[in-house]
Amino acid sequence: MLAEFRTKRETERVRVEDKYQVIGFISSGTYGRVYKAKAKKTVKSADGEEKELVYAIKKFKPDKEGDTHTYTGISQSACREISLCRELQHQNIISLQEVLLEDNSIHMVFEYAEHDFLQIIHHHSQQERKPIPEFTIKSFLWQLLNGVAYLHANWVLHRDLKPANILVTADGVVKIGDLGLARIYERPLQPLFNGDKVVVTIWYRAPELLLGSRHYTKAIDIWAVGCIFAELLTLRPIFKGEEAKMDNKKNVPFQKNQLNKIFDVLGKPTKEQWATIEQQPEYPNLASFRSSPNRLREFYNNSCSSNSDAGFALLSAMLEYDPVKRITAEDALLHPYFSEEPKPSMDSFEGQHYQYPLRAVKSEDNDMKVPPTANSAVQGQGGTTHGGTRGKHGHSGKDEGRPSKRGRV
Ligand SMILES: Nc1ncnc2c1ncn2[C@@H]1O[C@H](COP(=O)(O)OP(=O)(O)OP(=O)(O)O)[C@@H](O)[C@H]1O
Repeated sequence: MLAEFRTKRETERVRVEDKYQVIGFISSGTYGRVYKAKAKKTVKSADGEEKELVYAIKKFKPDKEGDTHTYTGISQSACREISLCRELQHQNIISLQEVLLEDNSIHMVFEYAEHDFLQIIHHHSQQERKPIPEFTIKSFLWQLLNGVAYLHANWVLHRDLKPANILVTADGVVKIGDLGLARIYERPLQPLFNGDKVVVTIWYRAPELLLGSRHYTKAIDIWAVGCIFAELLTLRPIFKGEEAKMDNKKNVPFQKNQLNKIFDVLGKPTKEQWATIEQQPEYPNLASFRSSPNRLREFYNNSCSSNSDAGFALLSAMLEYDPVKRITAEDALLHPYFSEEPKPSMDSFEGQHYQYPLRAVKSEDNDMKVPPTANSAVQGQGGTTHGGTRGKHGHSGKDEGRPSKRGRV
């Protein structure tokens, strides 16, 4: 009876292949594999032309128990990402089209984004060897803040903002992606640390987290946005530290190297700058650091992308040591930098001639059912690449040498 019921339910359920044709494999992340796919049904555009709709399908890995894959239910990360993405609707947050369950795996179908900040930074540093135009940087930053302001207004913290997670459509619209680590928080601030690990990829991790703070606040996301702004300006991570790894006893290590990188640019923080610094759990460790001057202005002046004083003021406000004094996303959107020419736009590529490379897609790896092999997990190497409208050649999109949240302590 039950078997009959199941069979009927399963035949009624819409399968991924009924609606989508997989074009190829994009990337494997912490939680699964991402594929490019097109909808089997086309739509008619305003001028009556048939239009193909393209999506990114994230297939979550089944949970692993020992050496065998077993279905142990929906992972916490998938659950969080699904529930948040279903609720959140904003032009600067990647939109979730639908969720399908097939072969005991969750498939999240997202709108497709052709680029991301990391890929664009690589293109300018390696191919063009020219800074990103100020108009594009300003439009990227404004839209990123617009998305973050929306998340924060809805009591959601992203907790892993970094260039690879900030997607951009072929039309130049910024879409914050990867909400797998995002959390809803409540007021008054709850310590989200309990049973949870320290998050945020180390180069973008706020000083209060590095000094042992256990309270996640909106200010942590803003620090990361400040680091991303600096990276867009100079095409290099501003605080490129090395993460100290956890020892065998799982003691959380002190991140001396990362703090050193921050102090090299911003100077060692003082009590005048950060009133409650002495209350930070790792404060005693600061005694071993020498006092140093703030060199952010020099850093900014050398960036070549912008010579706007307002731009410098906004960067300083986002990289404020004291999280209480750090600018909010809402206030940052109203900052004079954005009312100065060039003004930001929702098409960050408007009027520019750059042809950014298209996201690399391995077309021979288009079977979602085949379990990943060591080879197929390598992203963007070899394989035919497919393109969209703006770019000219494929890009690996690889996060080479960059720390990931997997390395979090
Ligand atoms: N909507 C999308 N459009 C195009 N590509 C996407 C999209 N979403 C994700 N990708 C690609 O897939 C990669 C992995 O996606 P995502 O970051 O969501 O997964 P993850 O498992 O959390 O990975 P990671 O641990 O690297 O952050 C992204 O870096 C990007 O290259």
